Amino acid sequence: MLQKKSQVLPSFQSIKSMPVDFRFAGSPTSEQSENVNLVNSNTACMSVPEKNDLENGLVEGAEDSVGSDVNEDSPYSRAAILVEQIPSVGDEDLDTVPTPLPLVSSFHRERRWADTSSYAAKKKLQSWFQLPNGNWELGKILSTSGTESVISPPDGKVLKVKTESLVPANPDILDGVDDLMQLSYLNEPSVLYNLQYRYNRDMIYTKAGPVLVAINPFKEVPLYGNNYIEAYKNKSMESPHVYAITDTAIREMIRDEVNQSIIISGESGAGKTETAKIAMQYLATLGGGSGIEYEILKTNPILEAFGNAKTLRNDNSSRFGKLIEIHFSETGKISGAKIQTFLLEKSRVVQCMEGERSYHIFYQLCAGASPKLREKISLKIASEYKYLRQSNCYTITGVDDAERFRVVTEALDIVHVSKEDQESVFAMLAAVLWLGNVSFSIVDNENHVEPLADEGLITVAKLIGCNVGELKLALSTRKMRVGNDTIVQKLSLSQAIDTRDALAKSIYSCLFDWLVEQVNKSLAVGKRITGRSISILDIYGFESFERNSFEQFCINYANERLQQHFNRHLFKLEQEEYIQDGIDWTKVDFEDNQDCLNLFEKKPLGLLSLLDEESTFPNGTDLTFANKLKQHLNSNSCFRGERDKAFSVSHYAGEVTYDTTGFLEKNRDLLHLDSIQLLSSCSCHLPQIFASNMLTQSEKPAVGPLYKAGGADSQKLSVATKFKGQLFQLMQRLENTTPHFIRCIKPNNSQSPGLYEQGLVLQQLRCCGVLEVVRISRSGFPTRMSHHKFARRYGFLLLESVSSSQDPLSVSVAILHQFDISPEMYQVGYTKLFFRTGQIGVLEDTRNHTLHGILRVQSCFRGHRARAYLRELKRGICVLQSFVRGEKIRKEYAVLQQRYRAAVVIQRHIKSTICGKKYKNMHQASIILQSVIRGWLVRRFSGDVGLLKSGATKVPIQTFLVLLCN
Ligand SMILES: Nc1ncnc2c1ncn2[C@@H]1O[C@H](COP(=O)(O)OP(=O)(O)OP(=O)(O)O)[C@@H](O)[C@H]1O
Repeated sequence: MLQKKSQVLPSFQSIKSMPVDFRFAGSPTSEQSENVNLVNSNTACMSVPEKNDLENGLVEGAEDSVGSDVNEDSPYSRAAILVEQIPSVGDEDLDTVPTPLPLVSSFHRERRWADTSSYAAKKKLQSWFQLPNGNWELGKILSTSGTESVISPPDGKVLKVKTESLVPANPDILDGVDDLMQLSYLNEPSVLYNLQYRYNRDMIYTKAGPVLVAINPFKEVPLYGNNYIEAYKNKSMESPHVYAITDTAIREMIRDEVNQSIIISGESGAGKTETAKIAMQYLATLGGGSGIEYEILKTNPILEAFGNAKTLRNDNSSRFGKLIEIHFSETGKISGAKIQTFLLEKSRVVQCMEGERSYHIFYQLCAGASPKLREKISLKIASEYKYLRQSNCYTITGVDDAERFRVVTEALDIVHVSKEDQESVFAMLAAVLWLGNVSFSIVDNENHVEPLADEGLITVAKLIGCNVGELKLALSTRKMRVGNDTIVQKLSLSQAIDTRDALAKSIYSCLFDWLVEQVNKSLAVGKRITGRSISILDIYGFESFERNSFEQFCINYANERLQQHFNRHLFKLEQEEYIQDGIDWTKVDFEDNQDCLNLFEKKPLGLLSLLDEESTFPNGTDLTFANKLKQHLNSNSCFRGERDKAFSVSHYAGEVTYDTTGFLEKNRDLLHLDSIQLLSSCSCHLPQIFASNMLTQSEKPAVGPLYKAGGADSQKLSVATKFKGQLFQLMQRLENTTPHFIRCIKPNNSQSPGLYEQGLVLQQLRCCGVLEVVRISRSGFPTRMSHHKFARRYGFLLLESVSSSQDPLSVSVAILHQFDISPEMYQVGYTKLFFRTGQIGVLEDTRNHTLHGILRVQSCFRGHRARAYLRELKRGICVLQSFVRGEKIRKEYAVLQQRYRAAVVIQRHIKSTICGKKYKNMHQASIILQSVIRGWLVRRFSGDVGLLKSGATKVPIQTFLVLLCN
């Protein structure tokens, strides 16, 4: 059973009182609930322990400090927190008090939820009481006498319970509130009931102060799609949603010019990956346009196929951590993205539990490959491969692997992985599967083995492009350097199987890394990084199984780091800021996990350092490692040595027992140099790339006796060290962003819709500190802004003009007065103003309305000015055009005039020539006529009558007529 660890003492430096509606609510201890007994005639009695710790949770005096000692070797070491560690008290109680629900001690619950139940009893309010199975039930108090009350649950029974074990319930009007902060009584049953009330109505999202709680519906809920996106974008819908959180992230990125992060956490199967996809969908819709968003969305099916698998807890469990950083241009459009992955669970490739599956892509390939591809990569059905056969599970209900394969290949096309590369990828997958079928036979008396040259071995050699003999040698021998000589050692069966499996795991993990690299290249092509980004972190949740191995060790360590990030942002940094700015505040206690982190990270005696040290010793074994831990860490309150090779760690989410079997081997993750050389000698390009990547990694410093002994192995950083480095980098990246937290909750373990298991939900709420966040948000001042920024942002709203010489503080105070913000709702610090939840919203709304008004006026004025200018311009253009046209016409007119004159001259000449000719003819004719007439006259009057009679006159008369006509 998991139990809570140390708690920082609640301490108060309260100058102001808590908000009027703030009450601590107490839960009864486990013993109380166990003692609920039905008595005859429908009456029950309930006994409670004598000790009442309720008061412990109420106001106490406190020191200024809020934090804990900070590990030098910490991602935050630059911003070391100079506060004292307050010793935890009550740890003894933690270990001794039995609990009906996992992961909790009554001590903690009492401290956290110390509501005064006597008030509820006196007023005969509805109250919660706990049933023997740990569930809470609502009942009406019928009567109270002394320390006992009679209560009636809805089923009509009558129960007698200890008055102090009752927990006040909220009035009906508060059923299903959007934000847990609105609850009058903030106690566990009320929170559980509120979440369940909403969950039953498909309202799976609820705010818990600044954190979004998402309960997995395990069914389609009508909350997504373009209409919803549009509604959240336009702010016409405000109920809690992933869209709303993502929208806030976008707005804050643009407004504050600060990168944002959306940190999604929760147990396996709680819905982290789905939530990340929903957030990405919103970002893609709002920031889309360039087409890159489509590529980003298409990375999901690829990563899921290669990095997700069916586990007992989740049919689509991510077996790696993922940070996707989406870059934005200045205009708020997506300009590119980068994916970083963490710690892929390699062991799943060669081994998985009954009922689980290996990575989806293997089954998808076997089910969906075309006959041509099958032939090319010698593919058979899934059940033919030992690696897939061992868990006896090939299909997932409701999932069509062949169809998924089609979707994956389509997505690979979209992210620009060429068809040839895709074929190489599939060949590598087939090679991994065939490697599992390679079997060995004993070849000598010393039980040395050699692989059988059967279909498996030959196909692997063909697929990776190497010689069968070389492959055989790499799987059955190991070269050792002794001084300057190299000796060849033959392998036993178990060594050979380990070598074969190590090769398969390495090929798969290199393939995964290579694919992520290709995807990143595609998402970054030609995209200028502007420096603004929103990162979405979807990382494996806290895991605690019956048998926990190295993978759980790393996963839980990562969660411990993330929890600290959560604590830092929602508790520590917040409270430190109050102290630094000298404001009145009410300190709220929270679970600090620094001790546990120290247990992991301290040098030289932390879990990771000791693991690395032992991994470098040639004679180190899992047992020597476990003994070393017990020897050095037994005094650590977060550590407990267990029998055999096991040890337990008290994580923030509870105690987990780890079995060290396989720790050293998994941490070393050695691939023999022979195998790397084999890959580099292959004719196919992918194995060559893998080998060169592995050799590059090996060049990183890793010193230790094992490596110095000439083991001829790849000398690389241990898995734990590499993972720690990745985590530190991640924390530093996240530290430079404004975080938005989404806590996913799994309502049941059977992945069934509509089933809400109170105990399971409560355990998760406690693990992730959601309820403390609500408390701190209610009692604290979550919104803050420097005086300078506040004055600059809202100063223009002041009705009276404030002289520019006035300092930002005076301007800020004037604004607060003008808007009549109640003094309880804010605090003025040395450098900043602190506001209670929702207060800044009023100012922000007024600012937005005013800005919209100003913009409207400005746009009207600008429109008016532009129109006037246009009119002026038009007039000018007309004048100019008339000048130009006039000039042009004048020029044309001059040409025409010249032509006209010329025509007149020509006409005159022609006409005069014609007339002259006519005149000349007439003149000649008239002379002839005259001469004829004159001749006739002369002849008539001179008496030549005879000539006249004989008709001699005919000729001259005719001539005369001809001349006349011409
Ligand atoms: N919002 C949702 N709407 C509908 N179904 C959901 C939703 N969130 C989760 N689910 C269902 O729950 C299943 C598990 O969710 P998911 O894979 O996101 O869990 P996880 O927290 O990422 O788990 P792991 O840590 O194992 O990867 C999904 O396959 C889906 O069926």
